[in-house]
Amino acid sequence: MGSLCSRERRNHQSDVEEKSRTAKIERRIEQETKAEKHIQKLVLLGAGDSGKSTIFKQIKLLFQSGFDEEELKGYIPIIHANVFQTIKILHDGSKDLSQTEADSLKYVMSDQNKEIGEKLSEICDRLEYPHLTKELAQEIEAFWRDDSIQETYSRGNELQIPDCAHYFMENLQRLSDRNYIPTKEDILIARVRTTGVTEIQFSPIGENQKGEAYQLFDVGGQRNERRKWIHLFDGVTAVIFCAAISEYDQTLFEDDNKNRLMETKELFEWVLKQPCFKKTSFILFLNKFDLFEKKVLKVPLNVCEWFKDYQPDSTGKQEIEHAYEFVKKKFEELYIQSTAPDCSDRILKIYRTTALDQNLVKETFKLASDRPFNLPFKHFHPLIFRYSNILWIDLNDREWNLWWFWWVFNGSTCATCFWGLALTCALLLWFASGSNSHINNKISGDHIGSSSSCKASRQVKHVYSNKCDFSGIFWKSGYKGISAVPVAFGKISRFTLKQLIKEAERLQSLPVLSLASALVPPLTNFSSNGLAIPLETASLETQRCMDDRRPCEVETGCGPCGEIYLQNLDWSRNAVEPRTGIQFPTLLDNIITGENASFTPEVLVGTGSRTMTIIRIKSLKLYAFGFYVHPSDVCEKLGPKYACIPEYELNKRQDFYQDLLREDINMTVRLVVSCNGIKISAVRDAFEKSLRARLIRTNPDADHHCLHTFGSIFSQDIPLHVGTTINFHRTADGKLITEVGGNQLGAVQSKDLCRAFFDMYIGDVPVCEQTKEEIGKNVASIIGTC
Ligand SMILES: Nc1nc2c(ncn2[C@@H]2O[C@H](COP(=O)(O)OP(=O)(O)OP(=O)(O)O)[C@@H](O)[C@H]2O)c(=O)[nH]1
Ligand SMILES: [Mg+2]
Repeated sequence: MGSLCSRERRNHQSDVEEKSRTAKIERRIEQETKAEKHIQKLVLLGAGDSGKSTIFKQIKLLFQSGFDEEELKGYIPIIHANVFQTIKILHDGSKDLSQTEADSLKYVMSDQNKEIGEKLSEICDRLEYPHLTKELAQEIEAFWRDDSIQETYSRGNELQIPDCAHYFMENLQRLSDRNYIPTKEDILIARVRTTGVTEIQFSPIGENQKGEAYQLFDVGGQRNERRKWIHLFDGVTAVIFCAAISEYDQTLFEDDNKNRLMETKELFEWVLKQPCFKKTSFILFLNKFDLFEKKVLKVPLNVCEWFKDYQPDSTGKQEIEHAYEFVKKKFEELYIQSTAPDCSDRILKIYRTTALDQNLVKETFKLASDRPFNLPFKHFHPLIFRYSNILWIDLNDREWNLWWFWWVFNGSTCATCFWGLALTCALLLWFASGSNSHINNKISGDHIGSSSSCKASRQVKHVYSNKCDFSGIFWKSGYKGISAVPVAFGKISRFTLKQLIKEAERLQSLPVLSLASALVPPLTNFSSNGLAIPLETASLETQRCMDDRRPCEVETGCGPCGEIYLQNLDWSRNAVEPRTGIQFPTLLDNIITGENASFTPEVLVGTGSRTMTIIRIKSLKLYAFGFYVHPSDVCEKLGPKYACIPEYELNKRQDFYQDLLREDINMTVRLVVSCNGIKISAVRDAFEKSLRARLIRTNPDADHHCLHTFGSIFSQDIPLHVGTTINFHRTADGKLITEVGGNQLGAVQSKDLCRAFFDMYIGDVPVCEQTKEEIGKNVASIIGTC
């Protein structure tokens, strides 16, 4: 009895201790969560060149200690490189225009400057740019002032001339000074393409700050950088999306056929539709307004497909405002269209920005962060909820913002009356607009029928459009539907085509390593910053260039892969890889001859392409690839485990891809070369490098001898012309067979090598993320039919 009592007492005591321990832990977790809540995560997103890093630098200058002398000096080679890059583009551009244009004479340099131009061009072609000396600066200045170069510069939108060009060309004497230290302005204007992710923490100096700290992430915006974004999307308080609105007449650096604003539109839409951003607020910076206001009076807005229904309204300042409002409205519409009913909690704030203008950025950040980014607008006033979007949209002008802050924070009766009146007007206009279906249809497009909160968004549009009609300022002539095909685009294509041909020739002389690593990502490293973002080739390349104090020349990436859906495939026809236009048979008849002769027809489950971007010119399509699997093997090896899992879930599971790699499934990767000049040794180098890293990762004990055998297969110097096919086939018994142009080069018996090889396409760091996903979807649908 006594022992029972003492046991109960002991139990009771340990219960108490346990409870107290649990309470302590819970308290600590609560405290830590509270502390964490104060750090709000902001991510800067947007296409390349949109100004993200400039904003990032501004934040560093404004809310951190800025740049120390070491960092300032670190910018000298970057700035000098910007000068040399500009010269090269101008030199080649003027040469080309002087040969192709009807008014070619105006692009012909004076004899004296022609000589200087040739000399400078040769310097720019060197692997290392020289230091910008006074003598060089003088020659560059003479070259820059040549009328033909000024004419070429005026065609900047076709030539990918960086925005910093004019500023640096006008400051050559200062930049070449022996004791030159870059100024704040120089650093803001300098252009370096971002690769990977950079992060800072800051606290803005707003009047209403309660110790909020922000963590700001800057990412690379060019296409091959975007697959790294996804790693940042968790727990984001607000997305700051930069759109360079001055770029409406420019084509993408990565793709000569794509208008920059169209790319931005698609990118913004994609970001808005990310499921993890359902409740995330958006701050949209309509950036490069300084360039926009100059350009819009010379180049009509409707050269851009997205703005083709734009009609200029007046002249001067009024026209600038008219054009800006039009662009802003397009973004607002896109936001509304891309905001699903269950996203009604989030808000959009739009700012007109010039990222180079420090005061403006400071004010913008103060305004944007004075109200916590993540607090939905509806929490401030119940009446506003239903109309939050319209009020918000109309509040984007800076005076309106001030009004709004004044009202929110002071809660003055007068302000409430003001908003009451505004709301009443809005309501009246909205009801009035309900009967005007003609206008509604024009403005709201296809969007008909929705759930309640979604309706609220659409109602917003009615109010908005009618407000505009009512005011008679904005939209009275905005929807006449002119189709303005930009004349400039034809010229761009012709020009770039020539450049590409030249570049392809030049490619022969590019360092083999650059080309080799462009062929497949080598997977030599993972980032160490804890973000687990793979550093792909481009990053490594850039990093190396930066270390060499030389700006990047070569960047690689995978193209937007075409989507092949098994159900839609016509088996009697070929499938086309959209970026390169290369065709792939939907069925591959692998006839293995010899001792273990077999016939293993495989089906196409994914395609993609690999490109290489060269700084001065455009993207060079290296090869397209098709991925094939043997369907019966898939059913046999994966069916039992995965048949009961829905198809849409399957392709998101990493173990599914790992099993696909591990199991003895016949599969093939077919590469089709799409540019001349690739050497077989480059292919070998690329694969060897990537395979070595992958072998180590997948099985550290793997016998590396197989790599040597694999490399020796490529000993003959086989020409690789456009259209040459290279097949890598894995047999179920673990053999990797290589064929070039239909001839078998050799086979290596190694399951590890096979696995490492296909890891390049469906492993953790694939050649192309979208293709991997497409392969996953199609293999899942094969399993669905087993
Ligand atoms: N005139 C002008 N130039 C700007 C503005 N914002 C950025 N720039 C310039 O545009 C160029 C590109 O800006 P970045 O900030 O590097 O662009 P990014 O979005 O970081 O580009 P990626 O790193 O490739 O994604 C730089 O030379 C900037 O100085 C602006 O508002 N006005
Ligand atoms: Mg950047």
